[in-house]
Amino acid sequence: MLSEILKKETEPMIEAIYSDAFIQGLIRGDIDDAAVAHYLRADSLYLDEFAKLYALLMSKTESKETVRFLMGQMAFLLDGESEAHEVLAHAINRSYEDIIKDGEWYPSADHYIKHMYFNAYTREDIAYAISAMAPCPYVYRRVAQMALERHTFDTDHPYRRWFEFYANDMNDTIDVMFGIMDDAAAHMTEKEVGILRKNYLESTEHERRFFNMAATKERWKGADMND
Ligand SMILES: Cc1ncc(CO)c(N)n1
Repeated sequence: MLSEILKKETEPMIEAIYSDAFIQGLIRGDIDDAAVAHYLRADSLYLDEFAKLYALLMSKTESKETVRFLMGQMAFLLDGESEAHEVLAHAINRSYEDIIKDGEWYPSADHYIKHMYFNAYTREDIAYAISAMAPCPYVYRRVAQMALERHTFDTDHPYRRWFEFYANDMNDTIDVMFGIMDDAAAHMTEKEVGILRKNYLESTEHERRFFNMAATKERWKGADMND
């Protein structure tokens, strides 16, 4: 099955994400507060766009079951995931609303978001957009599993609940997204399946760039673009 192949193929990429500065900083608990704030500013906007992508895909599918899934995911995004963000805001002792009020699509986030929109707008079958969106929950669950398997977090560890959230709350999303991809791949040509695979691999790389964007507090370089 395509999703099983992709899980195996991306495992080394996820190990690299796990070993990069942002996740290691969360595990040690000594990550730079400004990097966490940068991540939250970018991620709050990213999740807003993820919710809009679900709405876009809802308008493109004939399947009532898929519409139901997409609606549920929008609700989860708009309410549920903020718990993970609140953990990070609390850890750096700042109000979440205050942190995210002046966010923007920093370069790596911008590229990732547009990769998903490109597939949603230019492809009829929603499986193409889903293949670009599926690494989002999968990478986070896998990174969180690795951290919880390899480390014992004290109850008062500032980021323990962030890892626990992503290790436990992504299963339904992942199962449905992989189901949509695998069902579509079963009726596609080799070339079309290759596009699903490339979308998925690129988004896994986008996940790595997104964390590194936060760790480096990446901004647009144009002089008049940071005012
Ligand atoms: C960039 C990004 N990828 C994945 C997740 C998990 O939902 C997230 N919150 N942000």
